Amino acid sequence: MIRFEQVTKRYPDGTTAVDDLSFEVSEGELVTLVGPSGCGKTTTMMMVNRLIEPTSGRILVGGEDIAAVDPVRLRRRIGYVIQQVGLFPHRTVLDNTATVPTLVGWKRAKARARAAELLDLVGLDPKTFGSRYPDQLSGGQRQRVGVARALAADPPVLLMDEPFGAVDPVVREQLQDEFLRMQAAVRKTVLLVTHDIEEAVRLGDRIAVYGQGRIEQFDTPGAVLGSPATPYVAEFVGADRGLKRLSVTQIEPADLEQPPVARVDEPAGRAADRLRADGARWAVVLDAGGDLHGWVGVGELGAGGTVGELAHRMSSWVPVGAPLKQAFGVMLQHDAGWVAVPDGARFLGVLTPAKLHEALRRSVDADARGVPRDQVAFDSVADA
Ligand SMILES: Nc1ncnc2c1ncn2[C@@H]1O[C@H](COP(=O)(O)OP(=O)(O)OP(=O)(O)O)[C@@H](O)[C@H]1O
Repeated sequence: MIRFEQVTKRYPDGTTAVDDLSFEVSEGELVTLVGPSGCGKTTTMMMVNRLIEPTSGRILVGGEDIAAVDPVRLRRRIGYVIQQVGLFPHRTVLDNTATVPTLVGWKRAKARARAAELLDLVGLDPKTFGSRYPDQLSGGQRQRVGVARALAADPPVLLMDEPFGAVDPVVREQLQDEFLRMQAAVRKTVLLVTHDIEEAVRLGDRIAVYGQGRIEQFDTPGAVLGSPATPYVAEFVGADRGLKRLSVTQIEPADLEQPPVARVDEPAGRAADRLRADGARWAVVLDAGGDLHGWVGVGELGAGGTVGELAHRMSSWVPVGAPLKQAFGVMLQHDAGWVAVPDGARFLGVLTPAKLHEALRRSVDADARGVPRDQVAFDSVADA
C-alpha cells in the first residue's frame, strides 16, 4: 500500500536525513517508525504526503508513484495527525472534525453527521463535546479530536507523528488502547512515528527501528524484542525487553491452569467435603453452563445453603487474549495470587505467576526460533 524504493533525502546543507530506504507497509497494516531524535523518522513520513520531496528514489501509494500525483489530491487520501494537534481555535470541535469533508465538497449536514460519528468513535460524545471550542478540552481530548479529524474523509492511509506525545503517561496509555480498538474496526494503513520503543511495540503490527537515516531492523514487535538484528537495536530496545514483552504477549488458553471448581447450585456442605478431600482451600464457582460466577473459600462453606449463596464476586480476572501485562497488573492488585481468565462469560482457567513466567519464556523462545508458542517445550523448576 505504501512502498519506499531506495529513497534518499539530502537537505540543501548536506545533511542526509534518509539514506537509501526501502520498505513496504501492507494494506491495513500499522507500522511504527521508532528511533532516537534526528534519525529521519519525520522526514520519512513527510515524504509520503509530499510535504518533503525525496532527493532520489520512488514512493508508491496504492501502486501509484506519488511524484506524479497532485499534492493536494494526494493529501485528501492521506489523514495526518501531529503532536501539536493544530485545531482551529475559533471553530467548534464538530466543525474542526468536519474540516476535510467540507473542503472536498460534502454537504454541510452530511459532513457534520460524519464528524459526530467519528467523535463517537474516538470516545467523545458529540452531544457534550461537539459544540465546545478546542481550549475547553483537555490535552487528551484534543488529541482525540485530531485523530477524528484525520479520519473524517475516510482516507485509506493515515500518517501519525508522535500523536500521543503531548499527554501524560496514563492518558497516553488510554489513548493508545482506544486507538488500537478503533484501528481494529477501521483497518487503515498507518505509518506512526514515535521515539518511544514501548509505544512502538504496543501499537505496531511491525516496527522499523531507525539508526542514522537507515532502518536497522524491520520486523514484528516480538521478533525485534526477541532477537534484535544488531547490537544497536539490542541497546535501543533495552535490557528490560523481557518486561516489554509483557505488553505484546497475549494470554492463550494453553497458558492456563485448571483450579478446583464448585457449581452455584451445589449444596455447600457437600462441596466443602469434596474440596477438602482434594486438599483445596478455595474454588472457582461456575454456573450450570460453565460461566464464571465467582469464588469461594472452603472454610466459608458451612452446612446450609448452596455454594452460589456464599460465593464472592470475582474481581481478579482478565479476558483471554489480553496482554500478560494486564494480567500481571491485576495479579498485583489482589491477594489471590492468580487471575481468572474467561472467554466472554465462559470460564477457561486461571493464570498463576508460574504460568505467566512460562508463557513469557515460551514467547521469547518461539520468536527467537520462528515457531508458534505451543511448539516450545518448557521445563521449569516450578513444575518439580
Ligand atoms: N530542513 C532541514 N534542513 C536541514 N536538515 C534538516 C532539515 N529538516 C531535518 N533535518 C535534519 O535531518 C535529520 C532527520 O530529521 P527528522 O526530523 O526526520 O528526524 P526525526 O527522527 O523525526 O527526529 P525527532 O524525533 O527529533 O523529530 C536531522 O539531523 C535533522 O537535523
